[in-house]
Amino acid sequence: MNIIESNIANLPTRYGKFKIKAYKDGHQEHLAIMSQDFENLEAPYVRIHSECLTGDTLGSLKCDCQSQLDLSLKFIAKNGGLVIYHRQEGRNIGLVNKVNAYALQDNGRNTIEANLELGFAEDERDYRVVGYIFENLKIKKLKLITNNPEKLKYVESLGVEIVERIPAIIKSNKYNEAYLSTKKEKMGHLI
Ligand SMILES: Nc1nc2c(ncn2[C@@H]2O[C@H](COP(=O)(O)OP(=O)(O)OP(=O)(O)O)[C@@H](O)[C@H]2O)c(=O)[nH]1
Ligand SMILES: [Zn+2]
Repeated sequence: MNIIESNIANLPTRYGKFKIKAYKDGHQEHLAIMSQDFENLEAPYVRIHSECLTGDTLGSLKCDCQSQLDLSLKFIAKNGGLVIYHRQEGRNIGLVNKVNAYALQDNGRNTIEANLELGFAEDERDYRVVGYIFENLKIKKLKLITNNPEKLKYVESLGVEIVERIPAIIKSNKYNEAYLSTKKEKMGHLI
């Protein structure tokens, strides 16, 4: 992989003080957001957050992304660890396609059906840059915050030890009930 790395910089936030490092992989740029004590942790808490502009930035109620990001940043600020902001918008189909998928969902499709109808797999994400970041930050053991079995499988495939899995469960609302039940029933998420 041909990755361009930034230096490490301080980022004070409303959650607490973090250190950040950016990684550029082709046209995608990702961010490692570390707690102050990150370097001293043997098995840090880690959250791999998948970018969702509509959720993370606009507070969309169609998904659980903003609540999960909020929960993760609070948790990592308090307990130590790393949030990787993995910029593969819309499970890596990009924003234009995700909005087209939302338009199909307005007409009754679920998230999987909408992706398939647009000619994509149900999930197009690829986590290789996450593996690169783990190696770069010397992570050999971690506690993973996720409900997604694909993320667990990927981390295991790297030979990184998952000491513990911490669920990231968010209370549903009337707009994201179907999205969350598709994740649980059809995508095997541990919700
Ligand atoms: N294609 C598509 N992507 C979506 C849709 N809703 C949310 N996303 C994207 O899905 C990603 C979030 O992934 P999810 O599979 O919901 O959950 P996850 O983060 O992998 O799983 P957890 O670690 O358990 O939270 C973000 O990149 C969102 O932009 C949708 O309807 N269609
Ligand atoms: Zn979202």
